Amino acid sequence: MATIETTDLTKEYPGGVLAVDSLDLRVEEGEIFGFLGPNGAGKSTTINMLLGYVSPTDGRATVLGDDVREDFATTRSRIGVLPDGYSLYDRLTAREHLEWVIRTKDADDDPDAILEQVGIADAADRRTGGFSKGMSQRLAFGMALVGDPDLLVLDEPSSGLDPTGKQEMRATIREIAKAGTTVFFSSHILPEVEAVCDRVGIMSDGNPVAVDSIDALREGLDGVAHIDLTLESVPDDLGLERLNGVEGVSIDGTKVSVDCRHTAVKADVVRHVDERATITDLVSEDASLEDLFNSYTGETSDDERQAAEVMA
Ligand SMILES: Nc1ncnc2c1ncn2[C@@H]1O[C@H](COP(=O)(O)OP(=O)(O)OP(=O)(O)O)[C@@H](O)[C@H]1O
Repeated sequence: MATIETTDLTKEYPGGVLAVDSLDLRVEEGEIFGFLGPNGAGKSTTINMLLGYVSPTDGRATVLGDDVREDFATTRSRIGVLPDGYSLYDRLTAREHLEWVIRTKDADDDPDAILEQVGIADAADRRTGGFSKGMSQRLAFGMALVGDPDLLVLDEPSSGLDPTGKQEMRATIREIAKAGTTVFFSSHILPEVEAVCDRVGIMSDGNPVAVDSIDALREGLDGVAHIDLTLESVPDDLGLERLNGVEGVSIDGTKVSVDCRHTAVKADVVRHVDERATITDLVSEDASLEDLFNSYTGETSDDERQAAEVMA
């Protein structure tokens, strides 16, 4: 059984804003699923529908086997949520926050074990009013873990975390997913998504424009692989332009840069050049999740934006 399944899921807000338009999505048990899209793409609306907070205007969504339009309270108690922009109670300590969630969820977790798991055990008895952003985020993550949820919904989970905190959170997420919890991970920090997610769904203007593993999305896009070769000397007729799947070749001194239609073409390029010249160095680059995101949503990367500003 899929943990999340939506069919034609649609939300139109009063005033005619079509926030989510016929979303079909299936997220399997134990999967770490990245949910991406530019501002206003419909991610929060989708998440709120999956949590039963916003009612769909059309279509259907089931979470953990239950319809989100039915009585959803029991199902919701099996979901751990780390919302974007949550707030803590300044006067309560970290342990008191966890005790409160444990009581609310009727769970039997040990608050100290959770504090240990999220790396703030030494701040257990401190009021959260003095917490740094990263400490607050760790605590909010810990609160989402209470009750060993079957589904974990994380909205910008690494916000405010230092590199160690990010790595620790990633490791915890992988561990939890391995034990069977499904993780629905929404973030604008694409390298984080790339590092942890099995598959991603990309939304644009309320529409799902791509749903697949990152590798499969790479394979599906044209012109996404790049390889730089340094040669002892470049032969007059290298002939790379004639190779199937090569989209562009530029030569600068002894460096040959090749744009390929897809990843597999890079091996052909290396074989072709190796038969005609001596390769002294090689740098291979696949499209990052950011490149894929930009292709699917029509967004411009920071680098491209800067280049355009310089040209203007
Ligand atoms: N309560 C609401 N009433 C009317 N329109 C809304 C409401 N909430 C969201 N919208 C609109 O629905 C669209 C999708 O918004 P949503 O918040 O779901 O996007 P998002 O992908 O989560 O964006 P962000 O990345 O900026 O958080 C936007 O056009 C937004 O203005």
